[in-house]
Amino acid sequence: MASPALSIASGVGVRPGFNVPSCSSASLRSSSSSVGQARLSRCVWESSRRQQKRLRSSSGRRELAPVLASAELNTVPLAEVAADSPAPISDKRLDNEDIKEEARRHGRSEPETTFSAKYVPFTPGTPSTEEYSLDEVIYRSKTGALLDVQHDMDALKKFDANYWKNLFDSRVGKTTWPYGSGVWSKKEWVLPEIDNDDIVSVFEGNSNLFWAERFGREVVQMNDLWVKHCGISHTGSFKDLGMTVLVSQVNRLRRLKKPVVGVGCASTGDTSAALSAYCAAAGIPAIVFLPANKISIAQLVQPIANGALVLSLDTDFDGCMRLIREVTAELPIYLANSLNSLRLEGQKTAAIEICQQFDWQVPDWVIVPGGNLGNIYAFYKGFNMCKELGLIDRIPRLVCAQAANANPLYRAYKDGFENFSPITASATFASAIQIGDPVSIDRAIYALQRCDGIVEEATEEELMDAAAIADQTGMFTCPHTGVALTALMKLRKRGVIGPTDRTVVVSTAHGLKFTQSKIAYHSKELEGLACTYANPPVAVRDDFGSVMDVLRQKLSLR
Ligand SMILES: Cc1ncc(COP(=O)(O)O)c(C=O)c1O
Ligand SMILES: N[C@@H](CCOP(=O)(O)O)C(=O)O
Repeated sequence: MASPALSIASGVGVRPGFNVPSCSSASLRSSSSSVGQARLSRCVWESSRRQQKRLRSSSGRRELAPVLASAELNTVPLAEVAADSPAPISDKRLDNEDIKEEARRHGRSEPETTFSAKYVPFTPGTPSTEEYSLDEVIYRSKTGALLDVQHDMDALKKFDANYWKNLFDSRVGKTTWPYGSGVWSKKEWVLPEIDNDDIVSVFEGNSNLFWAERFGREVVQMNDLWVKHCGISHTGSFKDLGMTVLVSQVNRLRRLKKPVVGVGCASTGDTSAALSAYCAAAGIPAIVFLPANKISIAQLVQPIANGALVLSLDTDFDGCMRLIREVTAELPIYLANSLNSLRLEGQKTAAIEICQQFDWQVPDWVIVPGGNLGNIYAFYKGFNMCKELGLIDRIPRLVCAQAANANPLYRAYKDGFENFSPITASATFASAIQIGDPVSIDRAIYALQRCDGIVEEATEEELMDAAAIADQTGMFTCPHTGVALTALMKLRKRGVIGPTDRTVVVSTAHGLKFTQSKIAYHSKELEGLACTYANPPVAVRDDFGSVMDVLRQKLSLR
């Protein structure tokens, strides 16, 4: 098999002249539909705040905004809202005013902050009194355990489930700073204490959750299959969700004059792209450690274009990770990998968003491709927070899908999670999850054990075929999504996932980041792979007869 490792110099996998768009003989019906993005009127948030205020003054307790049904909230005319309404304000942005200033003037961007969060050691079952402010630069506990961001759940519980649902729903589809972001629309659950002015956001999140009708019906015989497309995002992967949180906190630390000269990460291509973009947006130096020739060209060019300092290292991701940890222990460079639990606070909003998009109904299964294993824990955390705060009544079963060439979690799962041994991951077309020593192994095992989760694996042939099949139903999937789809196909075949189970496959990156391997697949250039679903372009002579011959043959016309 040709190595999936792609080198900018050699252009491996790129066939010159392969530039004719492929076409399918069948015309495909669009199979996507967006769901559940309720749009409430502009006055919802403002009126619910006023109602809270009234309630507080009458009962003395800051409790439980009288949550009206969305329809009722929708109909509260501004003129009829409380007598304590401020003087009318212009809805239009004033000359020389930016959207942060506009949000401040409207006075509705900042709920009164009674919420807080701190770092605690991630040591489930072993209580600890150790805790740290989020303004400290710290990644591990005294004993070397990972950290977790712990929210003041008692404060959040003072507001009932309907309050949170209505608040989150009211922010979807707006541009009010910073709530136009799918991450910051959940600010109270993410980084409640950060000043809105410190937030670095490109209004990430709110990614589409679409019904994979044809793949569901024809490939896995399911009628309720959905794809959460976290790869339709600013830098083309789910990493934007976590990076907006991390870089915002760095922005705050620098404003507080903490010694942070830049932000660094090791990466298989997506973390580096997100870090570079958010740092560039904020004017903060970014330093990225990349394993040479092991990421796609599209991923490599992203930090280069965003002006990051790119170090191409002659090692694999795990080697880059070891180095960045050593470097960030020596230099005032802030660590941006998911070892840093701030990242997971942003990533968990994808789980909250899924519940929201299903009008707070819980799917039965959520399938997530796993590498460094922060994301599987982030999904668990998001669902669990919704459950603890009463927005949902159960959490879905999670499936973590790994490439067979990089499957340390799968091996541990097969061993009943009794033992975990890091491995040296082999090359895989799912290059962003070519990780043998995942940082968040403890978090992942905890999450999977708590939700009766499953781990599956996909061979190179399986993941590339699954991606190709999905593409032929109208998607354009990355290989990691191919890994998740393979897990789905296997679990359906074994009858673990039922035909009517509501299932969400998380697509973690945009397929356009991985065109080299797709081109090689459709050219049947992958040694050792049958490339069963290849659809190469047909070279045809420039004359009417030749064109007609091909069409007759391919379309089975006489
Ligand atoms: C596209 C893509 N999918 C999946 C993953 C796996 O996420 P995690 O490392 O959080 O397990 C990564 C990164 O590792 C990725 O870049
Ligand atoms: N796929 C990741 C690997 C690093 O994961 P992280 O979530 O710990 O940053 C990447 O794109 O770099």
